[in-house]
Amino acid sequence: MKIVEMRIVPVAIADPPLRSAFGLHAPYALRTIVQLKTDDGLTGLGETFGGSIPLGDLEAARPLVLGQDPYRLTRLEEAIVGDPVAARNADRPWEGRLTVPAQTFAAIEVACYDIIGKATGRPVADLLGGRFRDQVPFCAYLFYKHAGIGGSDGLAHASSAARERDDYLAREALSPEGIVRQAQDFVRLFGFKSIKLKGGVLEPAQEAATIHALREAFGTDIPLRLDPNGFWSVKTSVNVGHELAGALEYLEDPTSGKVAMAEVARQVPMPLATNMCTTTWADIPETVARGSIQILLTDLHLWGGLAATVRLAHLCRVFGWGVSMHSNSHLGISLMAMAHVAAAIPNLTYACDTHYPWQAEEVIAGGKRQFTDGALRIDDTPGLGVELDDAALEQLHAQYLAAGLSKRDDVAEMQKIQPGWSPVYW
Ligand SMILES: O=C([O-])C(=O)C[C@H](O)[C@@H](O)C(=O)[O-]
Ligand SMILES: [Mg+2]
Repeated sequence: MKIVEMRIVPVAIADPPLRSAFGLHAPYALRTIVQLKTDDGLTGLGETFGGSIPLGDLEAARPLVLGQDPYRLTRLEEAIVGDPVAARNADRPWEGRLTVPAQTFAAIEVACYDIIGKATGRPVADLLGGRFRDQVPFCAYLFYKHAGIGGSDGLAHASSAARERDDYLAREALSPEGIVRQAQDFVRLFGFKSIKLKGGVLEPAQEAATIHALREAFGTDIPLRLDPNGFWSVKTSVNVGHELAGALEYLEDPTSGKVAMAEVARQVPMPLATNMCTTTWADIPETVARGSIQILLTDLHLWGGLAATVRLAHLCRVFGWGVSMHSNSHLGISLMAMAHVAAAIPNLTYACDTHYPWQAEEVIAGGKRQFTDGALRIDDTPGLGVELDDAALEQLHAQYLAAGLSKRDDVAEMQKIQPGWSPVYW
């Protein structure tokens, strides 16, 4: 079998005004859709980060992909990524052309697995060692947010579309009460059984108060996590860690870097998790040596694909780390890729993150996938189990062209509503 066509389509999806320590989400989140076609007439789908860098990298990888056998993924990975630890300085054919080789390969690898699944009649999870679970648990991913639903309605608090709805997607949530209400919607609508709060937005004491309010509202049945994206000092992290003793299943990236994380890890009562201080294979030896974390958030888009994520989860087991999963704003192709790999990881110790409920738009046929009891079911459908809705793809591509965004810039978005704003380190 040979790959004979590679289509790379940038899209923009409506994204509500969500806050993080980095600033404010733009009215549109950017993604890139990859479609590979084979000489057997099969099509495989992949999805990755959006904007000009992934687009340029995928374009640069095209000659390495066309004509290749989608089963021969090791060869393709060697061609695109090479040795992931040495690759940083290695003299490789793509040197200077690919900014993020592992991310580039990941999008292509997912599409190849989709093809292989369709060719063999097996779901992708069964190609990754086999389904360990049929139901993949996801968590409610809460954000402090402004009123508004994103897209062409942007931050228009009074837009008719935003006014018509009174749910988590439209409502403001900038207080403990607002977040509890948002959480109640998530739990009622999707059945999630654990909750993550994106922090680093309000004063740390207010974020701790929000966690206490969630604990009050949901009791101890629903585990909680807090993630200020590394924007707290060691001192603040330790103080908040003590304040929230017994209230969190883990504290995610309270502070920045392996050294500071290790200092915090030694002093707080809960385990620390990261998707920031350890993001490449080359980061692992130092993370282990310092004892910076107890839980790693995997991310197939970042770490080099589905098979790499299975390898990473195995490594977590070797080092005694728990396994969780990171997310960014995404569509249904990524959702299913995340679910398939999570289904094949026996030591998935925590429900996966997902931004999916925040994106009202979809690119897959049949519309948005539904969570049941907070989980996605992996059935016997071959491949990822999703097909493109061609009209939706065209519309989201037209939206990309109209939005005029080439990268995510949360600081610039924040400055539109608060001139002069810059990130705050607490
Ligand atoms: O766990 C995380 O750090 C994230 O999910 C990163 C994301 O970029 C999140 O902060 C966001 O969407 O603003
Ligand atoms: Mg995080």
